[in-house]
Amino acid sequence: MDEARAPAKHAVADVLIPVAVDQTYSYAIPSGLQLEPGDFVEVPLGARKTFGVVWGISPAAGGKLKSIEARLDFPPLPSKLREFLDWVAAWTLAPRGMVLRMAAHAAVEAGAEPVRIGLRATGAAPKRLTEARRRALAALPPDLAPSKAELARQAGVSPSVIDALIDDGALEPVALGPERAAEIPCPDFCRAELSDDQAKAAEILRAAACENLFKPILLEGVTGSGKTEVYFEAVAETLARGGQVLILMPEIALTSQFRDRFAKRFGVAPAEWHSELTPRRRARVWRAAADGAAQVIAGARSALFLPFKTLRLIIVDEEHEAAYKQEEGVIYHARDMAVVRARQEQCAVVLASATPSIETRENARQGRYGYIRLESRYAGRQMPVLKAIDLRQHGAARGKWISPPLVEALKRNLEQGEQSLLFLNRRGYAPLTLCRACGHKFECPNCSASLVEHRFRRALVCHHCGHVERRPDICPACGQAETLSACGPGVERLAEEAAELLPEARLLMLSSDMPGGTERMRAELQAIADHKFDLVIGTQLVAKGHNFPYLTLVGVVDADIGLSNGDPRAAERTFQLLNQVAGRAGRGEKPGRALLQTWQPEHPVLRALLSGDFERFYAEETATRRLARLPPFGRLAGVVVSGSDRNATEVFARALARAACLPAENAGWSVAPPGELPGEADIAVYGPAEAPIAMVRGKYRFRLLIKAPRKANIQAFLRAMRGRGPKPTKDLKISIDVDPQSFL
Ligand SMILES: Nc1ncnc2c1ncn2[C@@H]1O[C@H](COP(=O)(O)OP(=O)(O)OP(=O)(O)O)[C@@H](O)[C@H]1O
Ligand SMILES: [Zn+2]
Repeated sequence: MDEARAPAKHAVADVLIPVAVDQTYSYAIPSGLQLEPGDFVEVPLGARKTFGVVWGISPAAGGKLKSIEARLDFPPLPSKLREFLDWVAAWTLAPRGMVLRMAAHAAVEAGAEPVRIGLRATGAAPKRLTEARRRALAALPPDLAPSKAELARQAGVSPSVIDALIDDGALEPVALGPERAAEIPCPDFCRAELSDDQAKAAEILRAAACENLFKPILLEGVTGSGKTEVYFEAVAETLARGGQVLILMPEIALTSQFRDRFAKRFGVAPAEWHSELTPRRRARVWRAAADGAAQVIAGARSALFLPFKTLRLIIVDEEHEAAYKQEEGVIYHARDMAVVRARQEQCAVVLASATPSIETRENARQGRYGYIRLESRYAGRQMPVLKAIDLRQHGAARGKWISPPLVEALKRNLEQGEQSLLFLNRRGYAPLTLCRACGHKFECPNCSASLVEHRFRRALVCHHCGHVERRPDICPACGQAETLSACGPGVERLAEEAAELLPEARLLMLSSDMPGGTERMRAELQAIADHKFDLVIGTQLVAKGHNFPYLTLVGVVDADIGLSNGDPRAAERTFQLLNQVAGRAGRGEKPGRALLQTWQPEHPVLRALLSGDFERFYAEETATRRLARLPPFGRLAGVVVSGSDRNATEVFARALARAACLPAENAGWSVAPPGELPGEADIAVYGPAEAPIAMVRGKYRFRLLIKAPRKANIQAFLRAMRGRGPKPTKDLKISIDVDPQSFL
């Protein structure tokens, strides 16, 4: 610890509390209590008590302060983590208390670890030895102390037999430590034979992991090139040196394949961190990160805020994934923050992807990040062949979505005993339901969005707020029967069509909204890998990261779906997603191919995918961004004002925009006057405009878009705007999103 010991008497602790407030609160430290920055404490807050973390300690300044109630028995937050939390709050403009909450809540929420009691033999003989008692004593393992229930189960006796043995003095209870949160991985458990390219890449990563210096590296490798095997070598090196590793993954709850591969390489599964863990389990992993017992943690984005003792390596797998952006509460991008955390910890960070984001690519090109490429698939396997099906010439029949050439290909693949995947990134049966008689559309009462029909659940569902209603038999507007019509396809409808076309195929539809949750999906993904299905129909859930060795044909039902949504990253996203999906094909013995149904095969994204000329795509897309001064060549921030009264919300948003445009003295930035073309160094404020999804959960939404030059301090600008604009109320809220990924 580099911080000085706190003076014992009458000092003041500045405590950060996990609520939506930026400042610390000052509390008197009662005499006799030793505190240091990072310590967890219990403090009074209004009428209640809460936990907080000591952020600083200063000499007493007079005045009456409330006292700290107690020091809590949790490992203190390390100083580097506290600095990181401050940094994240400053960058995202989120209140520091909320950022602390992400880092500390798990430690506290589960309450104290229950004391576990085990039993061991005292050596004394029981007064009476019945057959059941003999069995119980014989079942007692020599070096473990099982619980009463465990022992009773193992011996096949009732718990009262065990009680009797305790009363007799033959067994005695002993207190056990908490359950282990993590197994110890072995760096040399089973090394993979690496190809030459892989070995070269692994060597660079290993070297970086040894340096104890901030070192970001982009590991770009085509789908199936074995990026995982390669970064495992850096993990092994870090383990051998006693460091901890964090592996971030976009869909950790679904990656049982990853867990198995890790176990094959290192002998045990990694500790996991995601939202589906129980609070108790989370608390244990949290503690194990803090005391170093968890050497490798594989987790979702929030694992970034764990209190690692000696973090030496961070891996961000599928670094381009939009799932790394948290869109609620503290709005942050876990990939970007991972790089920041690595800088704070002075360690290596590996960003792995087959289709890196433009931002990361550009950082690599400019030499800010190291850059490694794997150009081919492992073991000489071929990349899938991509072909377009031009829907202008080969459209599907009316009310159908699978074109004749795709039908043909699916049939042939089935005959050959091979597995196919139909990909459509749309959940449910149909995205729109309307009345053919009167034109009535079913819309969400809380959001400006159509209700999506989910035929399986017999419901109309809003994908924005979760509103559910029964699909009626008669039109609520005109009262006619049998006039309601499903428009457009979702995966459920596609599955129906596929089942008609290929009645003999073993068919699986996979979608995140089916009953059974994660457990079921894990099992189904495994069943696909084991070739228990001939045809899989799914959303992006099946498209990413999985290894399906029997899959040889991917049919993309609507390759154009993401191209026209007005998002500046639309082209990049579509390119990444389609490449990922196609990359599921041909990973086993047999070569694979992907057929992309499209209305615009000449679109640059499709051209790049079909020709395999990724360099050209990156070059063109990067040039477009540079010209438009979009990220990474400029900065963006989205500001959403929401409220339950449309007019009041708009008025508020206008006032906020005016405040943003006020000239500021010595601020270090200049704002383009409203309505005028921004100059080279100006920050521009666009809007307010009604958001594309104008209402969500009953709140009207207006958006401002702030566009700033790369060098501008956009945070300072946003802070000034917030400081000078109208103040939010209980109803009218401002949400700031620095570097937005979503423009809805
Ligand atoms: N050196 C190796 N030895 C044995 N198997 C390997 C090796 N390298 C890769 N593989 C196998 O090749 C397959 C693809 O590897 P991996 O999943 O790591 O690729 P990837 O680059 O992460 O692909 P994607 O980007 O599509 O997720 C896996 O089944 C993996 O086990
Ligand atoms: Zn809704």
